[in-house]
Amino acid sequence: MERPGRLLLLSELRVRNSAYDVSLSRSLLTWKRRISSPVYHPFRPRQDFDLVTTNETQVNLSNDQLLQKRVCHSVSVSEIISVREEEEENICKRRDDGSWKKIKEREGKDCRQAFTVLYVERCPQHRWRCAEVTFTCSEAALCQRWVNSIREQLSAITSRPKQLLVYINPYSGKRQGKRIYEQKVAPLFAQAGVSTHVIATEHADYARDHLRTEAELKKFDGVVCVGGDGMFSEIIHGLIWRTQIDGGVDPNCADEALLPCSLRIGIIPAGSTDCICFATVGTNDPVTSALHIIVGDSQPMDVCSVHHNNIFLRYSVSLLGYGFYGDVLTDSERKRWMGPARYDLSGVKMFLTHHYYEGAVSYLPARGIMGTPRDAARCRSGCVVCQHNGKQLSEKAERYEMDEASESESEGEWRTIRGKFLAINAASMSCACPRSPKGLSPAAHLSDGTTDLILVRKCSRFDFLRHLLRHTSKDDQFDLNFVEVHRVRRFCFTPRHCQSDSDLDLRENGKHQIFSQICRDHPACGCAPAYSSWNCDGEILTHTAIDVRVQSNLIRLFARGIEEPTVFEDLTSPCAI
Ligand SMILES: CCCCCCCCCCCCC/C=C/[C@@H](O)[C@H](CO)NC(=O)CCCCCCCCCCCCCCC
Ligand SMILES: Nc1ncnc2c1ncn2[C@@H]1O[C@H](COP(=O)(O)OP(=O)(O)OP(=O)(O)O)[C@@H](O)[C@H]1O
Ligand SMILES: [Ca+2]
Repeated sequence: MERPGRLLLLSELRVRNSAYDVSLSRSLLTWKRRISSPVYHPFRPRQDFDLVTTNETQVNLSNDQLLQKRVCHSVSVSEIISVREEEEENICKRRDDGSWKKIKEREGKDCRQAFTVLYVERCPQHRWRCAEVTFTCSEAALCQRWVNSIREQLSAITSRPKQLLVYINPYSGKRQGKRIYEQKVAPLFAQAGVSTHVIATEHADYARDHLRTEAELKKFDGVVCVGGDGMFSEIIHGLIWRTQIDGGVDPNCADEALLPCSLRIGIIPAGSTDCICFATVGTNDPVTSALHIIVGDSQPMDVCSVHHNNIFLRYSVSLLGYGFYGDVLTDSERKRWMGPARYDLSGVKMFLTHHYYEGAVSYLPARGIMGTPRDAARCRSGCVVCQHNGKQLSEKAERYEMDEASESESEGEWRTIRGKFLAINAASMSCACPRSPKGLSPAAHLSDGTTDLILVRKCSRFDFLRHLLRHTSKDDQFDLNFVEVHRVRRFCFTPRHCQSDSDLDLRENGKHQIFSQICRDHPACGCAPAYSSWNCDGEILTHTAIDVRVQSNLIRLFARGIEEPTVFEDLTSPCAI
């Protein structure tokens, strides 16, 4: 529990008709019921004893402890959304039967001034809600002092966005993006005093191109993406590109260190997978995401840059998948009209098709870092692994700048694995999503400067199903003899052509693409396609031979990583005893 620090205000105020000692420090707003108030009836069952509205933890407490816990609440100032003065007619009075009625007319000296504080309340499964509490003051001047003091504290928080650029993809997921934004998110932004400029995209790549060339980014404190992972991908492509051009860096050059984007990105989930939102917030809930944006959270994230023959192709933050996930995506694109269910149907189809692909994967292991892909520990809010590795990477970059002659990759040696693979996946973060709540690589980190390279070798359908099923249970999906996983900084993939070893680039020349397509369309010919496609955050790449590098902390989200349950217990409103 945060220490309250020096008190700025301390008053006796009323919440409903009970007296509370209310205090405000730079970090906490606390309201503690005066014990003399009629709050406790020893003969009433515990669950009926519910005069306070905030969360409570299920711990064994004595009646006295329970009483104290339930009468004292505190909210971190950083999680106050806003404060508003109440009109007189909104002030309530308790009826004899215990219910509440609004006081309509002025009732002489009973009439008081009130203000309402809106704040973040934690709910199960990492969801956040906007809760409110109304304080009634004995005089108008006192009410004004409280409102001004809270507003002063809020305006001192410089990390909160004031002006946001919002892109809505009306066709994401179940096509609910606009409705979700207007009904659930816009009212919260208005309450928090956040101004917005909202753009509904007119076609694919609209948001990317707008960010690249037109958007007046100086006017904004952040960009909000209402949509799925594909829409988020558009946003980062526009933003990263624009940042490099504005900063005089060539975004195409594979060896150039890219400049981090200064604007943070908020994700309002409205897509089909929404794994970037799920893996950074812990839930796909528009209200929770909106609240993380309002309080000005910041979560740095790794981005992989993908090149082919030194030509830039795309960025990836979640999954780069060849074989199974590439085929699922290719097949599902033809079924877009089905919405999110397209992935399940294509998943079953590709599972039954059971194609494997030959090729060589070379990788540069991540050395001298904390963490491995087989760790039991997970990347969580304030992750020490990300902090440690991030610090080490920036120190290394400084050393490299001072000594240009040193080899950038001198610390690692390339390793190569050749074989037949059902899937080659690179997960730069866990890729947790509702389909797989622990994700493709449960111990991957959001900002450690690495990606987890998962190789699933050719195996029986039964074994592959065992591997897939483990994504949905507690069992370790890597603990199988046909699966290996490596934490890497960089990797390359070269497909092996089914007929000729020297013919590695035929697909890019177009010739093999035709044969491959024929075989795909006529499975009866018995010739399995030689090439799959790369699924890059839900977009299909045009090349199969790729070179991938992790760019550490290139972007920042309005998120804080998934919170541990202990944070939920300790920091929610009831005060620690
Ligand atoms: C038997 C159940 C097994 C369930 C196994 C579930 C594993 C799911 C792992 C999901 C990983 C998602 C990674 C995120 C990728 C995103 O950047 C991208 C863009 O949004 N989404 C997809 O590519 C969308 C990818 C969607 C993949 C869906 C795969 C469904 C597999 C179903 C296999 C069924 C076998 C049934 C046998 C009878
Ligand atoms: N106005 C538009 N019309 C058609 N397509 C669009 C439009 N705006 C964006 N797109 C494209 O729609 C694609 C899918 O969008 P999005 O990722 O938001 O939803 P999804 O595919 O349902 O979800 P997920 O990526 O989470 O699986 C993206 O590739 C994006 O470029
Ligand atoms: Ca990572």
